[in-house]
Amino acid sequence: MFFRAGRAAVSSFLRSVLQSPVATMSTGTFVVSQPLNYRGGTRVEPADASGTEKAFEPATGRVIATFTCSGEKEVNLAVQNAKAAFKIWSQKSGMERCRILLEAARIIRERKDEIATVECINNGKSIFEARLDIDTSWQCLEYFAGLAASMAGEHIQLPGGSFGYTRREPLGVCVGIGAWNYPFQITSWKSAPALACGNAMVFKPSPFTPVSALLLAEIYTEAGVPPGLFNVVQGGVATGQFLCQHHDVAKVSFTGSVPTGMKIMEMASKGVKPVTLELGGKSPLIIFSDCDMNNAVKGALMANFLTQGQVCCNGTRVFVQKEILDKFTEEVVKQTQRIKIGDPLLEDTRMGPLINRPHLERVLGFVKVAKEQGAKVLCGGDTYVPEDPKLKDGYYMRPCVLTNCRDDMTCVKEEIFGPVMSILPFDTEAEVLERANDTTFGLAAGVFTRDIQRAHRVVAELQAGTCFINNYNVSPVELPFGGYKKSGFGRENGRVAIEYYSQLKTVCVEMGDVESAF
Ligand SMILES: NC(=O)C1=CN([C@@H]2O[C@H](COP(=O)(O)OP(=O)(O)OC[C@H]3O[C@@H](n4cnc5c(N)ncnc54)[C@H](O)[C@@H]3O)[C@@H](O)[C@H]2O)C=CC1
Ligand SMILES: NCCCC(=O)O
Repeated sequence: MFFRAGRAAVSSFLRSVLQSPVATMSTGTFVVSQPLNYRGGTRVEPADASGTEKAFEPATGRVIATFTCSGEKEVNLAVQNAKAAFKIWSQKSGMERCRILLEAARIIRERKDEIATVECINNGKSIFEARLDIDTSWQCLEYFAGLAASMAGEHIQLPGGSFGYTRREPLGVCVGIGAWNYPFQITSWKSAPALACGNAMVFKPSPFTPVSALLLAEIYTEAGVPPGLFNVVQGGVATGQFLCQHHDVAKVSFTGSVPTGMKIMEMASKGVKPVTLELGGKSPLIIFSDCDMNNAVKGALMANFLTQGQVCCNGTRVFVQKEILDKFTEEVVKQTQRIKIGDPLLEDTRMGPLINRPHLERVLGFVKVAKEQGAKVLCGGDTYVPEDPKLKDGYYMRPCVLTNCRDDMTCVKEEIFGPVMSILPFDTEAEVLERANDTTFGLAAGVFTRDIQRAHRVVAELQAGTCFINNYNVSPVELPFGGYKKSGFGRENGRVAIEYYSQLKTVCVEMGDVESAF
């Protein structure tokens, strides 16, 4: 899974925005001056505005782009473009759509380093991780390309030679609204199944990470989708609202926080539009005393510190059985302290900066409250200033391990969305299950044990949409991903995602005469 791509080809988009070739690019050099909206197969300035936003390079605190948020007119133009392209795309056979999506996947693979570099600069995650995100993106396109060709209805025999059949049909213009933590991956995970099913899409990235969705838009065009099939509108709340309320939008797929998810559901309900909601979490990771200690420690780090802890499915409530608490804690702290923090573009960095200053302060605030409520900081939880002077205004913090935690503490109840792990001791399986499920969230959960019966018994009881046994935070695109409870509904990835981007038509065929009741 962890492999390094060769030197990437540089797209026309990057050629125009980069001051140096991507292969030699360093932190502190990237500036975007091109329009960041994409409509009708090309980059455009929005037709009207709903304010402006600045995007930052979290590693340095530099502004990399100032852009116009799309107003109602621009949103309408994007939707109308999508509607026109839908007419062409939805008439293509599954095999034709498959071929184009496979070509897009190939281009992503070819440009992996270039895309990962942009993602790393705009989001702050390490280049090592960004490359993995790009892998799960092209894999998603490949996966749904395969399904496009095999999508089918069924034939049902009825009495007297009559019969019925079902057709799996696209929905129309789908809207994707994304969060900032996996910008390119989220764009791919929403658009690939949507396009595979024959839909068009208008995508709105988070205003914090506006750049990489444009790369995907360009790639789709280069691969051969009709102009207007995949459009990008930039903006924040207002732009998102225009999209959700638009009468020509058939579906909204949203990734973000619970409060925003609730608002989106409310807006969509006015038009009786289906929604997919991928929301927040506060997931439990349960470490039993019979675990493989090495793997459990690695799993706990994977569950807490990828992307600076800004991962919705993170297992931040780490329940450890008392017999191994001291040994586990000692090893987790040792390995956490070894995580290399710094310039995300350097090959050996494993933790970059958080997304922005307010978010960094919010996360540090959670650590402060945890201390006030009686938690003990075993490592980290404070700001970090890398030696390189160009990084002095970046948003870095040291990854934090908290102990002496109780279930009623704020750090254990609320989603922190930063590199903060809370360790909670437990005695029995029944006790830990009750505590693990005592949350309004239900996105993910994990269990480490060598006892195979216990592993399956425990995951069967966990109230979470995605459960990991003896691993954490791996994202194979063949597996459905999504939440229980307030973590949302609908699924991304896996075969089932098709059902969230299509509708079933039943056709009833009479082969005899009408037997009328009148
Ligand atoms: N379940 C999942 O797959 C994931 C969930 N998340 C969750 O997302 C949150 C962090 O992401 P943020 O970007 O801060 O979330 P957010 O909810 O503030 O924003 C997400 C997106 O919604 C847009 N938006 C905000 N208000 C809107 C409105 N009223 N109408 C329409 N669009 C609106 C934003 O501009 C952004 O594009 C965390 O809670 C995290 O757990 C993040 C990634 C994945
Ligand atoms: N690859 C992890 C997906 C979870 C998230 O978007 O936060």
